[in-house]
Amino acid sequence: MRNVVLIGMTGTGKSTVGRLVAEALGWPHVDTDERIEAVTGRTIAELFAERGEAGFRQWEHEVLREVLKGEGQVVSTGGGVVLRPDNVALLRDGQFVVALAAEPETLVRRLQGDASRHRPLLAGDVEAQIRKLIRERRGLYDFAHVRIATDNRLPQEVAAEIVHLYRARTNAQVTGGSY
Ligand SMILES: Nc1ncnc2c1ncn2[C@@H]1O[C@H](COP(=O)(O)OP(=O)(O)OP(=O)(O)O)[C@@H](O)[C@H]1O
Ligand SMILES: O=C(O)C1=C[C@@H](O)[C@@H](O)[C@H](O)C1
Ligand SMILES: [Mg+2]
Repeated sequence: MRNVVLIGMTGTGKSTVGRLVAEALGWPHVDTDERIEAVTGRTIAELFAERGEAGFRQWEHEVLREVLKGEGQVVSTGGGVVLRPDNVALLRDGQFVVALAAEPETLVRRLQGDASRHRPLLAGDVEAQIRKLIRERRGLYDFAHVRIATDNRLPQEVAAEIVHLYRARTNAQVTGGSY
């Protein structure tokens, strides 16, 4: 359990909630999308335009691998990180993985009008793109240790639940309990 890692569909709140979890634990927060932009000097939309989705996914893999070498961090991933089996293998190796979830309607409401710089996959008809991504990614987030539905919940509430679950799990390991 070296790091707390948030996975989930785009718009489930990984970046927003991850920052709050990090504050609560007193740990650094790493957002892999932001790290990719810092390392490449490009926005995600520029990377997609210049290198295609495959080029972006390669950067995502390399950044994830580097970040997960560290410990005591809260890591917010990009929504598509689970598409590559080698990423899933890294995530399954000693990380506390939390999947955030939300109904399609919630994602559409949150992301409507916010597709440009950070989420080129949602360009055009946001609702249609979200529904397509949900279909393509069905089951891919299921390996997480816990799944938290975020509909009608404040980011602060979701973050508090993650902190509680993480502490319960690590305490159980220390005391030998089976949680
Ligand atoms: N629990 C919540 N309730 C209401 N709005 C939320 C909640 N969590 C996040 N949001 C809002 O939804 C939008 C998307 O959140 P965020 O950027 O954290 O998602 P993400 O999971 O990191 O997405 P991506 O995978 O694309 O990086 C933001 O505008 C954020 O303020
Ligand atoms: O769901 C996705 O595939 C993505 C989500 C974002 O976090 C970014 O990582 C990028 O826009 C791709
Ligand atoms: Mg994010």
